[in-house]
Amino acid sequence: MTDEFNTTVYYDDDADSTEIEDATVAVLGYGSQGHAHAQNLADSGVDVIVGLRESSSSRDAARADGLRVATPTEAASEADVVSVLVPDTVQPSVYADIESELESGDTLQFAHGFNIHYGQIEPPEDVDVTMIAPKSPGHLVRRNYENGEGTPGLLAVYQDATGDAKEQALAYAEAIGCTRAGVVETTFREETETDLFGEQAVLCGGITELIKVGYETLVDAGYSPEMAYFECLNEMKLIVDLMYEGGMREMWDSVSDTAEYGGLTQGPEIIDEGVRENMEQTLEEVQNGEFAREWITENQTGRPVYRQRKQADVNHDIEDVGARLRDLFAWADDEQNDESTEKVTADD
Ligand SMILES: NC(=O)C1=CN([C@@H]2O[C@H](COP(=O)(O)OP(=O)(O)OC[C@H]3O[C@@H](n4cnc5c(N)ncnc54)[C@H](OP(=O)(O)O)[C@@H]3O)[C@@H](O)[C@H]2O)C=CC1
Ligand SMILES: CC[C@](O)(C(C)=O)C(=O)O
Ligand SMILES: [Mg+2]
Ligand SMILES: [Mg+2]
Repeated sequence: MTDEFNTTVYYDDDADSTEIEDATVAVLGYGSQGHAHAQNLADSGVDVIVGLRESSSSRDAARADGLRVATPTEAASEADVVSVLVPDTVQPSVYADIESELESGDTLQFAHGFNIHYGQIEPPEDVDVTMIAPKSPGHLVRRNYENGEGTPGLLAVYQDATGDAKEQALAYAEAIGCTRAGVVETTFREETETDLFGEQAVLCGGITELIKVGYETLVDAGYSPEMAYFECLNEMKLIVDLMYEGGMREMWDSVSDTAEYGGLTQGPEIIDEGVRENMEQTLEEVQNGEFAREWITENQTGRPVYRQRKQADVNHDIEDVGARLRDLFAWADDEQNDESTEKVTADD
């Protein structure tokens, strides 16, 4: 369906499940996205084989979930569709192992365009190369599916060797639950660049810095860490929930007019033109490949910056305060109550 913005959004009715029902899908990796795609595909009646290295700690989990497990090479050899759901940095070496197993007319399927867009994987011309990228962490892709709900996703076709790539990708999207919510068509380039920018500047990098700096400002001024935690982190979810449901308008309608006035006047003072320029710089480094080169080199040299930054982030005071408070309060579910307040390392 094409709406007034000329965006094509596909729903269940647009997908033809027969496009995938006779296929065997190899899901390489059983992490955040892999476990969700594999189980959703299997529950939708698709023949799934999970590809994991012999030493993989995920093998037991996949088997416990009732799935067949083989090595990536064996799985790819049996499959018509190979869904590459190991970490982006690992994909080129896993691909090198499975490339010879790809037959003419097979499909190479991704959930993010990094390795295709930045030329780290160059598939043969006679296979379809598609992407179904859920716009969500993998655990919610599974949870939503089980609850009968959907997860919005993006569809892109990089290479259509069979003439049927888009139809099969739509059937894959339906089988993992994305067309229940809506699937938007895009390109590998657009998905890769917007996804990297979004997670760096707003969703993961931007929000954690905003929370930490807000928390530190209050604590440094003598307020209690508990107050600072509630104000800057806990309530963030509740405010974002309102925006998720009804946009900024619904959030502004729900908060006090004092909050509205203060937010509308102080927000642009804090997220100022300097921040906009920083965001533009971040986007440029994504677009010109500088970030991709940096991340590839970081992995080739043992991730020194990653380890140091993650260690500092997960051991920030706000993490201890939050773990203690989530233990104490009634809204916390059992999973949250189980969490440890011990210091963790960057490898956790
Ligand atoms: N995380 C998310 O929610 C999202 C991810 N994506 C994309 O999905 C793809 C998968 O990401 P994500 O789910 O986060 O990945 P994960 O980090 O969760 O993948 C972990 C899985 O990959 C396996 N693995 C790790 N290293 C290797 C290796 N060297 N060889 C073979 N298998 C290995 C692990 O098994 P083992 O036990 O062997 O280590 C494990 O099963 C990426 O392209 C990502 O950008 C897209 C949207 C959201
Ligand atoms: C926001 C991070 C993400 O892009 C995602 C869950 O969509 C990722 O790469 O994990
Ligand atoms: Mg991403
Ligand atoms: Mg994303």
